[in-house]
Amino acid sequence: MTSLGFSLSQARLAFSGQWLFDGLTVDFAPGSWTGLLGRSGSGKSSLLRMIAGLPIPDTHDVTLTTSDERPLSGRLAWMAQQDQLLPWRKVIDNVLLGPALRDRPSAAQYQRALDLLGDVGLSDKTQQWPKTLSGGERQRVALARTLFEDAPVILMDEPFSAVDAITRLELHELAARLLAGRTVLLVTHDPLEALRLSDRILILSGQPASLSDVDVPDGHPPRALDAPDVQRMQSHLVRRLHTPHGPIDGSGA
Ligand SMILES: Nc1ncnc2c1ncn2[C@@H]1O[C@H](COP(=O)(O)OP(=O)(O)OP(=O)(O)O)[C@@H](O)[C@H]1O
Repeated sequence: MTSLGFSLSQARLAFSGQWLFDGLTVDFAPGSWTGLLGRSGSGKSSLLRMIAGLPIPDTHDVTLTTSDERPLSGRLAWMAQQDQLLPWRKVIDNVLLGPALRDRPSAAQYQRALDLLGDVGLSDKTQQWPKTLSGGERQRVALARTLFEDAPVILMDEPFSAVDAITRLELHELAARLLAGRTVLLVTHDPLEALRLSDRILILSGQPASLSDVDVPDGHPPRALDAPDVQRMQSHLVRRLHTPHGPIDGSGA
């Protein structure tokens, strides 16, 4: 799969005449992970919806361009906080949802879904109903379904926030490995998650909000939990989120 970069320019959004942001411009490098943080209500999910072309019931506008100059539409996948598994479809049939909506899945697609469920460690659960799985297992199914779509761009809206801390760390490792090479925009409230997984971290803050870069630790994601840089920058990032216009040098001082 060829990596795809994309840019958004002049993104603006208002609800009831109040500008959440106006004039956001940012590039997402091909194959990179960008962590997007910001206080609750700053507009992160709305920005993701705009990139995905999902309906927004008020004033909004964005210009999207891609590194191959073809439309982004149809080449992105979405992973949300809720796994959005259909309870009346077995695990394997949830992974096959995309092709099933388009046509009857082929034998090759069925095999691919099985392989992906193997990749996420669920070979023994393919014929189970979603309600029989744990939250972490359900998110693994959602990850397999996302992978099935084979999209070069993945939008993630707090995908790991509903699971316990240890399961979340495991899902980080899994997602980083299986989504390598894709361009990922990850909305998260968890500074540690952003620091472990991101090549770049952006904070959305202010009114109207703007985007600012913060430093990321050295080394390739997924970074070790106990890497000194990760720990040091975590406290800095929490402070930075708390005082959005504070220093952004990442020194952690
Ligand atoms: N459909 C809507 N109608 C009216 N206001 C909306 C709508 N969707 C979002 N908003 C408002 O826009 C603001 C930004 O919402 P959004 O969900 O994008 O923020 P967020 O940064 O993702 O928040 P959180 O971190 O809590 O998920 C909020 O104040 C929200 O109430």
